[in-house]
Amino acid sequence: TEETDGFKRFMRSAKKYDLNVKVLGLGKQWRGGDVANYAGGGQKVNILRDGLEEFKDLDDLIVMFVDSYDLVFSGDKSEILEKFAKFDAHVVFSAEGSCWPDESLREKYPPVKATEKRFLNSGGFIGYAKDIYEIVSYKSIQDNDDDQLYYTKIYLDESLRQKWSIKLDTKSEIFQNLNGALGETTLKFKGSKSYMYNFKTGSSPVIIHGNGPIKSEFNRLTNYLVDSWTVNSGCQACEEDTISLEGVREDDYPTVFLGVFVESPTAFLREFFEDLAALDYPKSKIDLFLHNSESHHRKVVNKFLSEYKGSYKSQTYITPFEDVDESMARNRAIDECIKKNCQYFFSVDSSAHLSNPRTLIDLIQQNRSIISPMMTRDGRLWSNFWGALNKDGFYARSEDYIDIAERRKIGVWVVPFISTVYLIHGYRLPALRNSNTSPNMDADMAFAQYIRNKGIFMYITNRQMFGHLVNSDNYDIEHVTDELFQIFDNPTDWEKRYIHEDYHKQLLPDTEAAQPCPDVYWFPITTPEFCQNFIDEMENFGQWSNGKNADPRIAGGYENVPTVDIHMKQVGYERHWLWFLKKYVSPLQEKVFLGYIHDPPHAIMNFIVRYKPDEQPLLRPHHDSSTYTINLALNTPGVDFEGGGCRFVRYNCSVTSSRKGWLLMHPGRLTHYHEGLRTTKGTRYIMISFIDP
Ligand SMILES: O=C(O)CCC(=O)C(=O)O
Ligand SMILES: [Fe+2]
Repeated sequence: TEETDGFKRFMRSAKKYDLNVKVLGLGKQWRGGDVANYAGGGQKVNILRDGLEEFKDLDDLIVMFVDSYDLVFSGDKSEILEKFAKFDAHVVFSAEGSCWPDESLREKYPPVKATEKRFLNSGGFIGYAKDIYEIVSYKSIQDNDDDQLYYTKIYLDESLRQKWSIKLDTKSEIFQNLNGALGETTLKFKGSKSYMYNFKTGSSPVIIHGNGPIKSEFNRLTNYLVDSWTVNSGCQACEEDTISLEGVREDDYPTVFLGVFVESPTAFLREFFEDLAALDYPKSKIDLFLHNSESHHRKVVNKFLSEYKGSYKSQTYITPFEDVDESMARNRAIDECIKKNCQYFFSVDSSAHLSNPRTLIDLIQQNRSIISPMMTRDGRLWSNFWGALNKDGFYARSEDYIDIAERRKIGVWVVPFISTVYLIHGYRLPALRNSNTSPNMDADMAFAQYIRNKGIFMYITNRQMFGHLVNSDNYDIEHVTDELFQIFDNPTDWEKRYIHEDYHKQLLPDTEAAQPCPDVYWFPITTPEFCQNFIDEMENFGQWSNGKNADPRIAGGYENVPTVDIHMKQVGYERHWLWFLKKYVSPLQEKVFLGYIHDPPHAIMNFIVRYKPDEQPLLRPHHDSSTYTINLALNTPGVDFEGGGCRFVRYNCSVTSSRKGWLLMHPGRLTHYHEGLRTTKGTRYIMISFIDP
């Protein structure tokens, strides 16, 4: 009765196999009951009777009747007719393994072999128009009676069975009902063709029916069936039914209602907004709606809002101080979008970094009901879609989940759950009011379930790299800059924010490292922001040592060459720093001190040193207890302080014009006797590691 996504999928398959379909019931009021959960569907018999009226006297016309929402064709007319002929029957009904809706009729069915299906399913049958017309006219049936029971009773009446020469397709030659049979079927590919194979009966059925409570699994299979995707040809359905914004004037771009949701503490939120603002789409066509429920994030949010004030078509901000929870905010966004008559609703959560600026345009052009750009967490399989559901409606891993998440299979996939970022056609929204609310369920779970129940398809596309998801599982908001501590969970974001843009160049074979003094190497490694965040973190902690020899923080309690410093252990950064040494410092070392490979590098002494004229201004000549030492400048001579620098006595060579974010690397013992020169004004900060003591 409705033009659902399932119906469109069905029609696509009919077109693919060049079958002429007469659609019955479209636009009618459905009075057949809730057939997903209860018996019903009698209306289908009535509709079919009316539809067959004009053919009732044709005894050489073969017709096939099939459901559509949960069914696709997988073969053409000649294949269907050939198979039908082999039955030597006038009417063939599809069969399944369970006896529904009246279990008590079980034993009335003729027995079948163990590999076959014994019971009638009314979702598909084929036969001569005259016989079928007589069957559907045999008795009257109420719209909300059960159609399957109607046909079952006819079939189980031996005289009627013979009269109309009715057989069941017990070996799934033509019809494959999948409920209870998923385990005996598999997808097969042959060049650019896909089909289903039943290895229990050895058949390749041409009508595939996702009957019963296996809709998600059926949807998954139809990502491949009807030649939608094959191993050899990849995604053949991807370019179908798309639209193009190519050549469209910006003024004529569709209107997008952008709902942004900051619902929990989120790492790298600043970068999230940078990506959002950089989307390749005219802001004059975007209504911005932002809900922030974290007062912790209000500064970053406000900065984004004020920076783009007046740029978006409109700006709505629901602050953390308003009494609006996540579900309410999400529902409200949908309502606002409807009110504005938006053409698209684009929902983006703060963990979705849309680093591909084409994302929004790509999604619009893909032209699906609800579509989400696939994203995963940095180097993880965690993504914003599920490939399958378990019995309770929670996450289950589908057979193809990893291939899709890792983009080994590329395409546009119908899936049972999407979250975090998605685009919805505006005309779909009225059906989705209050879709984010369900008792005892998170908003995203409620939303996906609601859509599934509506029979609307959710697609995930991995045709492009769209960006990634930030992982905020271990995001503590107790530091001055919490991102500093995110080197493990969000390595890509961390690197982008904190590793010097010229760092990677240093590793190229043709790049020669700067050498300001003999065997003292000089590398850009961290950004100025890292240096500033690091200093701020330490100053906030504030427990600088007194620069005396007695030092309870170290084994033995005595420091020969003491500095005013803070150890990484004291600020909970030891693990992070050691990883930094392994990941970023070791490769540099291996380049300049050839043949010395210690993986992972070892370091017990990792500390930030503070020099001030009236505190500790200098450090007398000494050796370090290290194989090599790194000395990272955290601020700038001539700007933040006067004097300072490091002098290597043996070579009478000093590095005084140190560069913020650049480190010095030098041997620790024997050759590189060195001293810290006097800081005469301001404060000098350096970060030191004694590596491989
Ligand atoms: O001040 C400098 O640059 C040298 C620091 C140093 O040698 C040390 O902390 O061991
Ligand atoms: Fe030193």
